Amino acid sequence: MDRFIIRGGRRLSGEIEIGGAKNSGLKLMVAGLLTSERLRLSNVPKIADIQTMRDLLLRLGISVDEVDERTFSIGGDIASIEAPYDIVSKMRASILVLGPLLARAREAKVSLPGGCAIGTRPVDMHLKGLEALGAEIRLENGYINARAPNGLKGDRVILPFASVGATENLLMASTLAKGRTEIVNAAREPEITDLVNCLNAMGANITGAGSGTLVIEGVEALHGADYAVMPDRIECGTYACAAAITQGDLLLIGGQADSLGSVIRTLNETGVDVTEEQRGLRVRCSTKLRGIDIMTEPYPGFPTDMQAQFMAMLSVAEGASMITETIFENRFMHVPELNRMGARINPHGRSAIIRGVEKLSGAPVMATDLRASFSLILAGLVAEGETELSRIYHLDRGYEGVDRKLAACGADIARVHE
Ligand SMILES: CC(=O)N[C@H]1[C@@H](OP(=O)(O)OP(=O)(O)OC[C@H]2O[C@@H](n3ccc(=O)[nH]c3=O)[C@H](O)[C@@H]2O)O[C@H](CO)[C@@H](O)[C@@H]1O
Ligand SMILES: C=C(OP(=O)(O)O)C(=O)O
Repeated sequence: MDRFIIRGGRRLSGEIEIGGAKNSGLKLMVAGLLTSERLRLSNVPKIADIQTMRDLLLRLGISVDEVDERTFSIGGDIASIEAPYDIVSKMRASILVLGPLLARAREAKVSLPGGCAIGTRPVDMHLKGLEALGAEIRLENGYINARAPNGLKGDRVILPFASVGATENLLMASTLAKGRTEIVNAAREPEITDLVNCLNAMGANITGAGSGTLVIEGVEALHGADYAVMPDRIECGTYACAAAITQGDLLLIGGQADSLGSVIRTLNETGVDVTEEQRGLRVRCSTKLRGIDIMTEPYPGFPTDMQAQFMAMLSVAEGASMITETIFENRFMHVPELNRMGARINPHGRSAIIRGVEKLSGAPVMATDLRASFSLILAGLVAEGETELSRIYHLDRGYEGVDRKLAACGADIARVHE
């Protein structure tokens, strides 16, 4: 298993290229299941999750041809309706093939994803929503067996919580349903707008993206399209934290302020300067960070996927901070690891009090999930001495070239292969 060795204490300065969004690219690939024509996706990030999604589509009989390093041409006829346990257990986003398989093949067998390090993550809203569209669903031997022999029918679905995944599954399924579907309390994340734009480019008829109510008029068939994956707002926010914690100055090429409103406001509150330039976002910090309170919320609130990175930053800020996590019930796995590096963080239920310390010290630490891993890198970048981060396969799921990007801006970080 690969590890990172980080020697802290270097100020970062330079430029970092922001890639295509993991949480959009994965869903856009799945949208390729909805047509027999080719969906050509560009700006696809080179990360392990995208490779896993490619493996899953291949198992379903769909071809995913590499046009160039970051462009896939996806298409073909569905040859299997089964998303097997060995792939779904690797990556939860695999559940998103359920809706499209039902819509196009009228049948699906998808392994139940189960929980993960950050929470139990049930899929009840996905299933209830698809049942409302006429699917018959049975849970057997760890699998979701779903059928819609006469096709799906549009209806009004009210989500009890604005779940990103449930919104996406229902959205894709309803593009080919008979009649009109309304998804009320739909998630408003920018990645959903990206999916809507791609589906509309494929011939779907969807309105209301970003508003909380999506209206889908079902069509007979979708066709091929060319579409570019949006830039990764979480990768961009993560490197903004790297600039902030090292008192650095980074230009994040391709970063967009409009999808990062709450993150930028929060950075400003801690004393970090963020400005939009022609090529991206410049993030600069020249004062000691200030402690603040943060609560994670669905978009446009502060994203849970940035919570761990801000916790690392606030652990060296002046004064006390409080972070409240409202989206996942167990997303503080980084706390004991940060504390091993000298942070003073006290979690209690859904909240954690962070008392800023003067300095952190390098230590061997372990990555537990994708964003938690990066919070430990951030801590390592400012810690005195050496930090050895193990289990970085979590990080490889969603960040491309972390060591290359950070080292090019002055960080002392190396990947050790074993
Ligand atoms: C691949 C991807 O895009 N992942 C993102 C997606 O995950 P994901 O789509 O899994 O997140 P959801 O918005 O669905 O989940 C939010 C909360 O709702 C709960 N829930 C969800 C569905 C359901 O049927 N029942 C239920 O109880 C979950 O357990 C969780 O506590 O959105 C999350 C919230 O912004 C992000 O942190 C993830 O990075
Ligand atoms: C939680 C995340 O991803 P996933 O939903 O794929 O676990 C994430 O991107 O931070």
